[in-house]
Amino acid sequence: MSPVVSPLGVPNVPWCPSHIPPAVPNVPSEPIVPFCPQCPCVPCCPLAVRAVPNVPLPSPVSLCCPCCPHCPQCPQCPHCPRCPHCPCAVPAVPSVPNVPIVPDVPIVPSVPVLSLLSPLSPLSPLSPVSLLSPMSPVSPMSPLSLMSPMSPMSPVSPMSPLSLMSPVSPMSPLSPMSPVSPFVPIVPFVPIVPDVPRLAHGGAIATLIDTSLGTLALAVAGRVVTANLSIDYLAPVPLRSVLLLEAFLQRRQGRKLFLGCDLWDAEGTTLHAKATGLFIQQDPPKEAARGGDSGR
Ligand SMILES: CCCCCCCCCC(=O)SCCNC(=O)CCNC(=O)[C@H](O)C(C)(C)COP(=O)(O)OP(=O)(O)OC[C@H]1O[C@@H](n2cnc3c(N)ncnc32)[C@H](O)[C@@H]1OP(=O)(O)O
Repeated sequence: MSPVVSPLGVPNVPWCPSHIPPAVPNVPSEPIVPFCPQCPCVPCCPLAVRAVPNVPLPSPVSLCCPCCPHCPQCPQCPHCPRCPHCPCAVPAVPSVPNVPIVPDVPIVPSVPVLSLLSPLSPLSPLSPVSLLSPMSPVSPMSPLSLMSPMSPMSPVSPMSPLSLMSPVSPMSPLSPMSPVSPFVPIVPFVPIVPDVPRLAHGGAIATLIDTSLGTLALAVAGRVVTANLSIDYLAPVPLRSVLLLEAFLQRRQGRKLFLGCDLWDAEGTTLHAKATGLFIQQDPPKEAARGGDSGR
């Protein structure tokens, strides 16, 4: 995947509908916005810097996520569609095509249903993985619920399918290939294996799993990064499959969170994959968290 270069000149910076960067020459002037650099929803954002109390963040970064424990600047969140707990999360990004409006998503303790869409499917609005706040009442030991807020079904239904696909056309000016793309393409659902063109790519499944486990780790511990991910692919996943993904916290050891998940078909009869992941908590600072941990 080609690195995305932001108007801030920082490579590999993902974008989200949360910020409005300054205009850049030769770049369309849509209100394209990068991921919130403080938001725990984006633990791997390379712009992420820990906020120091009473020290303003560098311009042009402005924060918009009220559920971010590090945001000192923005008590209101009029634009951030990634925050599931924002009471006013009604994003207004009208001039960016296909930018979804993601409403607040209640957390229902249930297994998620994930839909792997074919690249031949009509483009649909992005349905990002439901973001869970660290403040949410999710039991660390309970299965993680992932629901699509964009589902045509009830937004609170645990059976809502979750779409994982790029929200923009490859030919559009907001293509993932564009240097000003507001989105990082999450999963390239292209049939790259000629003889089995209708099967989901293992890397796409890994992304699905990493994101799901990361979301659970996020709900438990705030900002995290993946340190290790191990996947057993047990049965092929056809494109357009509806899947059940059940994620669970196995144990927590200091900054380390050991998680696991099972990826089933919709009926829960075929186990497509099993995975374990190690996530490292980024907050509090690791210096403060040292001691008490023991081994890997
Ligand atoms: C839609 C919203 C979705 C939200 C969820 C998205 C989730 C996606 C998350 C990602 O994909 S993040 C991107 C992929 N991951 C990375 O880029 C991480 C790159 N690696 C690092 O940044 C560092 O190596 C890392 C933070 C993982 C560890 O560095 P640190 O300096 O912070 O920790 P340190 O090296 O002191 O290790 C902390 C503990 O973890 C252990 N550890 C670290 N890496 C390990 C490893 N690979 N395997 C086993 N143990 C590991 C390490 O031994 C140690 O154990 P102890 O405290 O018991 O001594």
